Amino acid sequence: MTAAQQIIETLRGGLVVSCQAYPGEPLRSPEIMSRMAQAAVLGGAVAIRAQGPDDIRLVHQTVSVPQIGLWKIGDRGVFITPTLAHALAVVDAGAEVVAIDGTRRSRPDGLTLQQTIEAIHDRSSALVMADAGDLDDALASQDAGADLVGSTLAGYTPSRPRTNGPDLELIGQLAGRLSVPVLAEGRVHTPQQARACLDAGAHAVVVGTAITHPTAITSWFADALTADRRLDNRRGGPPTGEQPQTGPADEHRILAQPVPDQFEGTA
Ligand SMILES: CC(=O)N[C@H](C=O)[C@@H](O)[C@H](O)[C@H](O)COP(=O)(O)O
Repeated sequence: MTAAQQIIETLRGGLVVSCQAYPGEPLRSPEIMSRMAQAAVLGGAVAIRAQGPDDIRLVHQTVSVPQIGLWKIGDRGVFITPTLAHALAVVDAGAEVVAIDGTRRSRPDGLTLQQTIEAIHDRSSALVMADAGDLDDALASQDAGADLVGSTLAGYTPSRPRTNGPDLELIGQLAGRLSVPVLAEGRVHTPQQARACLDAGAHAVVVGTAITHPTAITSWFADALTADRRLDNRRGGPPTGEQPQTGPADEHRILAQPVPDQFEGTA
């Protein structure tokens, strides 16, 4: 078995945990993200997804499972590992798989997706995961030579609605139409949803926010309590006079999405 096949086998049917903190957030530190990765591996993660060369380097030194690395530049347009230079830096930092934007949009360095993937393959042994926004992105990514395709950008480009939970319809389509392994990623918020992704045909499931983003998770609970207090007010309970706070949690909710439908079975 080649090293690439071995990585794909390691991922099969497993949970990949994405350990990312966003600019300005309290947990934004390579040391913290690498410990988060360690904790995830102890819990059964078969691989880690991490962002930025500094985090990737430390995660690589800390855990022995394969790592899917990316480098986010901003949060608009093509922002996931947008250029070949970013992709090569991710590989240099130690990622066995590099996740890149796999949409059909033009890339800031003027290279096509195919040129980018070919150059990564020519210059390294890393696998390429294409983060797609819809079926046509995914098919184009496979044609361009991607080794893995993710549903990562579904709901973050104009072509698909942002579902509350994973985009199972798309995941099913990808699994039915692609010959490369499909990673379900994006808004997988409960174990049941993760299971549903595998049932829809995903090769593996990537979970970020619901495991590694305490600010978002806290806001899900806090919002639920606030809703109760509003109900109490209507029933004549104690007035709170408070509005939900704004701040990084709200900012992140752009990515984190609403409260999961249900938490049962998560203990
Ligand atoms: C759209 C985008 O920028 N996605 C990023 C990709 O790396 C991360 O912000 C997500 O946390 C990751 O995809 C996992 O998804 P979720 O956090 O929903 O489980």
